Amino acid sequence: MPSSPGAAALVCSGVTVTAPSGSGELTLLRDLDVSVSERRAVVVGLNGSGKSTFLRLFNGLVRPSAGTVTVHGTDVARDVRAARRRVGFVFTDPLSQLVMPTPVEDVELSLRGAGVPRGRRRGAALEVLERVGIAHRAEHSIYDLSGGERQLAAFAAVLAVEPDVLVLDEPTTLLDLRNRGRLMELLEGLPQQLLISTHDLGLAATAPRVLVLHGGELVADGPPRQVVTAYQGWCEHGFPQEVRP
Ligand SMILES: Nc1ncnc2c1ncn2[C@@H]1O[C@H](COP(=O)(O)OP(=O)(O)OP(=O)(O)O)[C@@H](O)[C@H]1O
Repeated sequence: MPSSPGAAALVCSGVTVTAPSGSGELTLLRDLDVSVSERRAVVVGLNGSGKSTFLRLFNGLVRPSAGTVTVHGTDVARDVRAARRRVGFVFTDPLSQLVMPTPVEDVELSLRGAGVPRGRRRGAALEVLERVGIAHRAEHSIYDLSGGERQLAAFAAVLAVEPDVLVLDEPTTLLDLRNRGRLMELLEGLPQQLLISTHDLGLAATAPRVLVLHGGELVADGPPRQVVTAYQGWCEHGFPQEVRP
């Protein structure tokens, strides 16, 4: 499908997300208006600030109660399958994503879903596992892998199908310094648009744009030099914004 002008963006317009809570409802995201066209953007925020909820809007795992979400021109609510073909989503917890007994089989399953012929799947799967640095664990049980190895395997399974956009929820959480460095280098070289949530401010500093969520609201948005420094101060001394309950 040809892209419309300016369509290479992840856009939330007037997005509010609520969830039932007891007899009332909880607001998880409030009045978000944001358009991300940068090749790399990072979302930071305290635990429970709404980062995962925000990321999940872009593959339709979270539905807004108000507003619209579009991915490169595709309205996620109208055509969630098309949105999911464009957006590869890597979860924080790899076990919620890996479904096959071994990494190579999991990547092969992704390739099958993308229509890659059977005879080409194993070679392509091993190649992508090599790229993320866990080819040596390709045929081991997922349950024998370390947390970091599982995180890389889950990433490989998403990367293998070459989506236009990669949404990564806390991708360095389980990684040692060597694998963190390797992953950051790999991310740097990818042609895809990347939207990443993280508590890793070193990773945040590598993106041209950083968004800060607090209490489900966007409270800062800009280049990392300004935003990361402000965020660190707020974490220490308190956020300036009075967030509504
Ligand atoms: N379906 C739901 N029902 C009720 N509350 C929810 C639901 N999903 C998320 N929440 C709450 O919304 C808030 C935001 O959750 P979210 O997972 O987006 O935070 P986060 O910024 O990703 O946090 P963390 O850094 O801890 O991963 C949390 O308080 C969470 O408990």
